[in-house]
Amino acid sequence: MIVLLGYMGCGKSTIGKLLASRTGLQFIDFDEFIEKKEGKSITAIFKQHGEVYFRKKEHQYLNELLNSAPEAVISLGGGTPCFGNNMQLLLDSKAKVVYLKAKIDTLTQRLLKEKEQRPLIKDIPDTELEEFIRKHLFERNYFYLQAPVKIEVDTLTAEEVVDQLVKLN
Ligand SMILES: Nc1ncnc2c1ncn2[C@@H]1O[C@H](COP(=O)(O)OP(=O)(O)OP(=O)(O)O)[C@@H](O)[C@H]1O
Ligand SMILES: O=C(O)C1=C[C@@H](O)[C@@H](O)[C@H](O)C1
Ligand SMILES: [Mg+2]
Repeated sequence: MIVLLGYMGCGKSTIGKLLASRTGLQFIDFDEFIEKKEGKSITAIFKQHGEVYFRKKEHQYLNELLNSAPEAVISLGGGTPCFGNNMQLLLDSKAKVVYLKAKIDTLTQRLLKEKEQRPLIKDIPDTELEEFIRKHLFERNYFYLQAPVKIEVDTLTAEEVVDQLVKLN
């Protein structure tokens, strides 16, 4: 099992999908896994039940997924490692855990174009997004940096990131 983690927009979904098709492993996007289980979009879960409910479900489904231990590439949600004991669960599992590390500038450029489907940033004015990401990433890096493997993605194409991931084995 390979688990990709990192901030919103670092490329977890894009790279996870590519890596899965390159290796023949099943691809599981954890946000989509939660959406299927809950029968609604992440946006709808946040709107109807709030973030605390989402985090509880996210924790529950992470346990479920790790216990079923599929031979798969798993792209986590941006916040998954940062709540409860999720990061410890990941580190204690047999999964190869990889942080896709992107700079604030890279994340801001990408997320300015894709705020809508991301409930945590969709209401932040464009002019304030960079500052928000700076603070948020500072808090979250405490968790992300515990990943035993880190790949700096800023100057790499998605295919080049996959090249590095394939070499990990
Ligand atoms: N290495 C890369 N080079 C250029 N663009 C990239 C790269 N990786 C991803 N992207 C682009 O960045 C955007 C965000 O990528 P993606 O949706 O895969 O991020 P994510 O980490 O899954 O985000 P979230 O946590 O919000 O689900 C997409 O438009 C994607 O095409
Ligand atoms: O960074 C986050 O906390 C999130 C990222 C997305 O992948 C989703 O899991 C959700 O929008 C929360
Ligand atoms: Mg994603």
